[in-house]
Amino acid sequence: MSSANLGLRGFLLLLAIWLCTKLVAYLFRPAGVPTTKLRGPPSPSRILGFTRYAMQAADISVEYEQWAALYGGVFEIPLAFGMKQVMLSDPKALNHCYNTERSIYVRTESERQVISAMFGRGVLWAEGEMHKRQRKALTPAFSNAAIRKLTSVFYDSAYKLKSFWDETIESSSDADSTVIEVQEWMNRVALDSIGIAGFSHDFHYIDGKESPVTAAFHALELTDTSLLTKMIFAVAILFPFLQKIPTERMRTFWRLRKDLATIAGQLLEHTRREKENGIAEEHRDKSIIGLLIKAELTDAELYMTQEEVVAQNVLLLAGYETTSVSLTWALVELSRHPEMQQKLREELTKFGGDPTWDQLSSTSDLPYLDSIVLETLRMHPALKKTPRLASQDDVIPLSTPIVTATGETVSSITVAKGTVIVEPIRAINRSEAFWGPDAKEFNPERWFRDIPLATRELQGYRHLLTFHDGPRTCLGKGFALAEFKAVLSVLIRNYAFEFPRGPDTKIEEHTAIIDRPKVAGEKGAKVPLRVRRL
Ligand code: HEM
Repeated sequence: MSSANLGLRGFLLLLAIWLCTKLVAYLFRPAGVPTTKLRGPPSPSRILGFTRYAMQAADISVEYEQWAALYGGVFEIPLAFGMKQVMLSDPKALNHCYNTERSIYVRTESERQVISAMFGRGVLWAEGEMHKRQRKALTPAFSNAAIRKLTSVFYDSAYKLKSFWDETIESSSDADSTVIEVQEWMNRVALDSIGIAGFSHDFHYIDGKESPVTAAFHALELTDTSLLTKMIFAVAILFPFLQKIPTERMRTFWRLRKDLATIAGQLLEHTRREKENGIAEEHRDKSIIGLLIKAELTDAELYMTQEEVVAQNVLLLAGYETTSVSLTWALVELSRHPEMQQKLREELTKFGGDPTWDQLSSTSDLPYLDSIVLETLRMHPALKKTPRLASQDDVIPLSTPIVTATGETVSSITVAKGTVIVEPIRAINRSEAFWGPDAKEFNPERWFRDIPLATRELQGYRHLLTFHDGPRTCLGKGFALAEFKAVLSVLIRNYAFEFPRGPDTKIEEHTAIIDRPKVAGEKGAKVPLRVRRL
């Protein structure tokens, strides 16, 4: 084919895309009140806006922070095909949006489609009254009393890991240390813990047993997400059918869903049989799902269909990925900062023994452990941002007035139904405006200083947005904190961690289900550390 022909075809293709862009922008134009015209960075591409750029940027959170400094706590970003996102970092605006999540701000349809395709219609998917009912039914299983009982599960997993590590170290040539890929082991601890605590299902992953579920998680963590897959996710908000494209990643997700649903279904059967066979209360299943079924059988208001209970298999993923990543980041930071690792070890050794749930939860019994955990959650939130869709027109109040694109100074903005708002968790957690000039440094000492005034305006857990906030705040927050602290305390008391090539080893991020740390140059999400037995 001649180059003139190719040129003509290319031009026609671009023209078709541009016309589609205009048509989509017209079809999806907001109805009712217009969204306040906001300032924001100029688009790097007429068709793709910032969509592609954001995917390729090393850390878009840094730019979000710079744009917030330039345009204020609310600004807008142009995306592909004329879409826009309103970025929020103004505390009053954030609090307003969090707190109205059941009535105004909902998950985007594309996100819900992914969730329902992967897990079914559980609490992560549900909206409005259905969300309220499912959440109410699940809440008792996450109460302080319930988590107190589950703490032994976390210690059991940690000590099981310890016996494997001790064996590996003993058989190594060095006899007191060896290099261990710790992320894989944090996965094992987190999956076995949520398996037992949540579903009475022991994956025996710490023992090295592979199952279809672990194979699926593994596949997702090893394969690098292609730009095409990331783009499909990004523009699926306009073209939801794109999510049905059977990419390698989607096929793995579908397999995972089938396997998780089978496990949840088997457990459901087992628990119902226990009830029918009159097994005494104290011997019945105490897992999260077990308690859920018990609540359902005693309180008609909390009734869930079989499909809904099975869909709570989402807890397995929510509980596994996030906690495992957070634990790995803590080990990365403590290897980068040997003096902090030593200080933490001294606190734990002086304390002696395994802290109880009450001691883990208090801020005064093990203050340095608390500060290391908080600082890890601040610097490395498992979810970097949460987008929401305005399901109706709204007015968002602001703590600090902004100047709009038309030059007006306003202390609230109007948002049209259909507008996507985004809470950039990582950018806010690391923002100098909130956390001071050392915001980008891992500095646990900050938790012993007074929290800056601006930061105090942020709600969330200890002013961190890592667990989100409002009626959709992380349900497993208490579970995650207890597990994080229990496992870290066992590891740091018993081992010293360091990077084989020194504390300045470069760390990158690997996109899996959520982003994970990896040592630069490794294939997949791998963090090999030298582990020395103490
Ligand atoms: C460090 C660990 C964890 C972090 C950082 C974390 C973070 C989050 C965040 C940011 C959300 C809100 C997501 C959104 O609405 O888009 C969320 C929701 C949720 N998390 Fe966690 N999570 C963690 C651990 C856990 C654990 C261990 C469990 C369960 C055992 C869990 C269960 C849930 C559930 C069920 C929801 C959905 C709540 C709802 O929509 O009402 N999470 N989590």
